[in-house]
Amino acid sequence: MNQPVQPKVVIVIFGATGDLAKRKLFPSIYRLYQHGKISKNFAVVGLARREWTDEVLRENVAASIGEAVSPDEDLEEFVSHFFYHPFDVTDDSSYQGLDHLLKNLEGQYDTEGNRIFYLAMAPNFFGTIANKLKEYGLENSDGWSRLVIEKPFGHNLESAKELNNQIRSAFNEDQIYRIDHYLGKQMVQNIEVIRFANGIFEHLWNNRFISNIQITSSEVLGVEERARYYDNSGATRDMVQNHILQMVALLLMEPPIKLSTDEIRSEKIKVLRAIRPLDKNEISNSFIRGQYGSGEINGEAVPSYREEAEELADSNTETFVAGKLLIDNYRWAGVPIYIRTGKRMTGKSTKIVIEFKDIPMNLYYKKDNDRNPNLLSINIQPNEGITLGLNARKSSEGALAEPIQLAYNLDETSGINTPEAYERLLYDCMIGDATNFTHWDEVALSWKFVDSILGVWSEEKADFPNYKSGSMGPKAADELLEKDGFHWWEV
Ligand SMILES: NC(=O)C1=CN([C@@H]2O[C@H](COP(=O)(O)OP(=O)(O)OC[C@H]3O[C@@H](n4cnc5c(N)ncnc54)[C@H](OP(=O)(O)O)[C@@H]3O)[C@@H](O)[C@H]2O)C=CC1
Ligand SMILES: O=C1O[C@H](COP(=O)(O)O)[C@@H](O)[C@H](O)[C@H]1O
Repeated sequence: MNQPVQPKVVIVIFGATGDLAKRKLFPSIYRLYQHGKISKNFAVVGLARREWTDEVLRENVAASIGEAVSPDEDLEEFVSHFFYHPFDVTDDSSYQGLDHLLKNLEGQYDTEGNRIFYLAMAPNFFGTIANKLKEYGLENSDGWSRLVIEKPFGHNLESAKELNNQIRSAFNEDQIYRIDHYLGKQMVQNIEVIRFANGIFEHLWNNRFISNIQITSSEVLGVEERARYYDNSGATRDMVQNHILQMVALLLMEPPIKLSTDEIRSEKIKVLRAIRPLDKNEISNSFIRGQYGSGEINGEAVPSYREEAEELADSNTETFVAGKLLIDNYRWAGVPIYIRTGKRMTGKSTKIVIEFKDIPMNLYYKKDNDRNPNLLSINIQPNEGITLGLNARKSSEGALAEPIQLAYNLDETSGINTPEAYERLLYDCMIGDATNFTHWDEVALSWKFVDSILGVWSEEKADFPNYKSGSMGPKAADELLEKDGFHWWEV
């Protein structure tokens, strides 16, 4: 087997004392190290205001990766690559000290001046940090330097543009890696492979053979500790603007002429441009918002959204959204793309179901309305894999067809939102592959569409709560498909 490229790099984490660093970034760097995807020539610099020392950071790093370590592994060597630097991103003197530290580490670890600046901090700091990095010449090293930006990228199109302008005045587009962690998921990356490596799917991948596509991302958790962020965001900004529209783009794009970052992005952008804009009336008919009330999940009583925190008592924020998208291009004209996502639903699952059109007359159905259309399910999580729903005769008695499934499950016990996605994305960033990061044009087009819906909703207070915790959302989300003669497939 070929040895993976082992980049030499200093990774600078802004917000190293925070939740994301602890839960995702440290474990991911460790896995890269374990898997031989990072050379010994690396260092990680953790920045935040807290008065930690190198030792405290190293203890935290070791604690965060606890379970991933096998007993015979030497964690000491790994954590010795981590350095802490107390830092206030709003204070100019911090940046001067950082330059000095980076130069020392570059000498010590021979990292050839390659730098990743990972902004694991509240988004209101992104612009300031990018500009200060430029002002103090920190992005101008002997090697390459790249900026990784977490979500949310803006609150709407206008603020996203403003943020983008700030960042672009310091970094070029090809130095900017906007994270969408869904693009690091194994089965999201597999969408292209399933489509473009299989004639039996790609030849049928159009409005002649597909009746509708459904994308569901349901969560059991509520807002947990993130009430302040979430209430200012809602399900549409939190999940649709980024993860769901990215999956839509990958599912519907034309085959790129080659598998390069630019060609793939260019095809994704065309899909986002082809989403039919909706007027106020159409939005009311084809987008449903919801907010969870109290209910029961796994036998336990759970409170309503408005009861989760004091500041949510009168909230009009949607914790659920379902909608119908229409794509105005030759391949997809007339095929509804249904999306839905929400918190406190029945189960945790992200699944794409492609429903194929029926044959003109099925000799094997019991009754006229007893349809078992062929379904291709792409199971993003959990149980990553694909299933293909066909009809066959199961027993030798009778001539009727019954639904059967061909299933392929990836042997990945990764669970949900695990470091694997971040591990892949960090590695891609280190090797300079931006394919699985979002380009500004994709961000802008997604905001434009989402803004049109949120604009209409902001004019009217909703009648919330309108779905029970532990359910699959408001009834209106089911009616949305029923009007078209479809129903949501189980996820
Ligand atoms: N947590 C998660 O699972 C996810 C997070 N994200 C995004 O990642 C980013 C970080 O989130 P998260 O880790 O949860 O946030 P936290 O609030 O847990 O961490 C924020 C970090 O910023 C540091 N900080 C705050 N102010 C300053 C300052 N003036 N100067 C230097 N450091 C500062 C804090 O450290 P200190 O107080 O010591 O200064 C802390 O390390 C956000 O953009 C979030 O939206 C995205 C997806 C998932
Ligand atoms: O970006 C986000 O995603 C998570 C869901 O991610 P998953 O990998 O667990 O499916 C969501 O809970 C969170 O609100 C949102 O900010």
